[in-house]
Amino acid sequence: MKMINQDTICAIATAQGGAIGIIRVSGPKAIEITSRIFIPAKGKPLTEREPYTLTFGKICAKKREINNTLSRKASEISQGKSDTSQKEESIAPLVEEVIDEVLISLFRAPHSYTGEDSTEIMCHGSSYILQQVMQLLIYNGCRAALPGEYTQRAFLNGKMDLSQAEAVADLIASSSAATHRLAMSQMRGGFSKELSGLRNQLLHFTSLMELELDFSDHEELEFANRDELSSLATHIEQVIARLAHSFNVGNAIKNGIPVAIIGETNAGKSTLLNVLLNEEKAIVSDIHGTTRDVIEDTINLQGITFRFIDTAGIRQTTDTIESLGIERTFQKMDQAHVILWMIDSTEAQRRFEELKAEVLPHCEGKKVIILFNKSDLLLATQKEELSAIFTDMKVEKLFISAKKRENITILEKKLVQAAALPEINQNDIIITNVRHFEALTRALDSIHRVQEGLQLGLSGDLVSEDLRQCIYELSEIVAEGGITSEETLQNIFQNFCIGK
Ligand SMILES: Nc1nc2c(c(=O)[nH]1)N(C=O)[C@@H](CNc1ccc(C(=O)N[C@@H](CCC(=O)O)C(=O)O)cc1)CN2
Ligand SMILES: Nc1nc2c(ncn2[C@@H]2O[C@H](COP(=O)(O)OP(=O)(O)OP(=O)(O)O)[C@@H](O)[C@H]2O)c(=O)[nH]1
Repeated sequence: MKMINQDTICAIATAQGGAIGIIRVSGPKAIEITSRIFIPAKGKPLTEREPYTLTFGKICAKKREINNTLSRKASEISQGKSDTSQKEESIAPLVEEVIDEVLISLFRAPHSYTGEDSTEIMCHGSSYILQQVMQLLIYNGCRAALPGEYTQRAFLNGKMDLSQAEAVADLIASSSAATHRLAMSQMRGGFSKELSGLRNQLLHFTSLMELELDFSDHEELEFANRDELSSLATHIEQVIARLAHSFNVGNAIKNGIPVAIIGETNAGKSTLLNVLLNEEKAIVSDIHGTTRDVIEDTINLQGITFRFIDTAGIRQTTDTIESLGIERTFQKMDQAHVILWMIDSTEAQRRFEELKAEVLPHCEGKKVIILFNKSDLLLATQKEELSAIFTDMKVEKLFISAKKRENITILEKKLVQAAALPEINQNDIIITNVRHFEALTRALDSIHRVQEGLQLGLSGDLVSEDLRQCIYELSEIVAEGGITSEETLQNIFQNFCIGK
């Protein structure tokens, strides 16, 4: 364990603006340091209290003493003659100032979120008060926590594995029922259990194969039954493939179902995006080719997040920047699950066959909705004519007016239907994390090589190498307490908020 964990850390754990603010303190001296700045209303000092209790009292600063001492310390440090043995006794008189009346909760190691001694100071939510309490704690020996440091400690102290720690961040960020459910299930360890199960089975086999190596002068000796190993590898491959595949759904839930809005220039794509997002995000103009790059944003419809992608209008162009944009339009279409194909109703027949040839190849396997926009400019008979022309296109069609907000609610309903995300049950295990997806993809590669190796009758040491690789990849995901590289940990925890 690194020395850094010997520090006692503190942080404001609540957002600004609430009535109550909470400061979390964790580490070996958490209770002692908190006790130094706290006077209970009655009864024993904090240090003598039972865990899982709340104590009412006041946070006091010895005001003048601290100000003097702090400025003296600061000037000493700047002059390079800081002497910590010199105590505040030399400064007088002591004036006690009540910073706030608070409640303090107490946890004793290992029974806390971090697994360390911890306290939580619940004060009034003024940022001045919170800052004063933080200063007092730091003056008395705490260090301000880094982002994610509490959860990192929980991980290092074996309270959770890495995938659970990552789920904590997802849980805090969750903004819909679906993202919440996924994060919750991951935090509660369903995913970890499944992976650890697989990993243990693989470990069992590698150890048998490695045992064979110890007896390599007896060539015929096989502790690890090849048929059993082969069927285990097949099973594991299926499980890993299923998990990796679930990323498709998981990613759509977490980051939004990608919906590309495509069509010719000036069809009204940006207008529609603004209407759907209820804001002026994309530039609307009657100049063709206004949207040259791709704009993305998300909305929540009936608990489903959609990620809208406004694309550059498709047309023949000699402008290099614009043709790059159009190329990206096709790329974005390929990533999308749903395609909203916008057609300017007043010009629908113009160039349509050409467009079809360009667009249709990118629509395969996707939900496509054709939107006849600017329908406010059409007569009823013209609508009928249009519908007739497009009858051979076996996709959903809808007349809308983006500008007049006509039929937008129906479009939203159609989007929800098109989302067609599978119902997620409590016990379903779905990957939402790119890091996990990548590790699983690599694990899948190595388990393929194991199967190949077995089929080719390769020697135990070669097969065992690929088995080890697969185990390593699975371990990277759950990574119980400390076997993960410093870099991976840094990447994960630095994205947390402070106080978590
Ligand atoms: N005030 C407050 N609210 C909070 C947290 C917190 O730390 N403080 N949490 C944190 O982010 C979450 C709750 N998480 C927690 C997880 C474990 C323990 C804990 O004391 N665990 C002990 C006892 C378990 C038991 O009794 O079964 C343990 O693990 O040994 C506390 C909080 C959400 N709400
Ligand atoms: N009458 C009418 N005009 C519309 C409607 N929707 C969009 N427009 C107008 O059509 C013009 C083009 O709209 P945009 O949203 O910029 O079109 P776009 O498809 O994003 O165009 P590019 O950026 O060139 O690809 C603007 O003048 C809009 O006001 C509609 O439903 N009815």
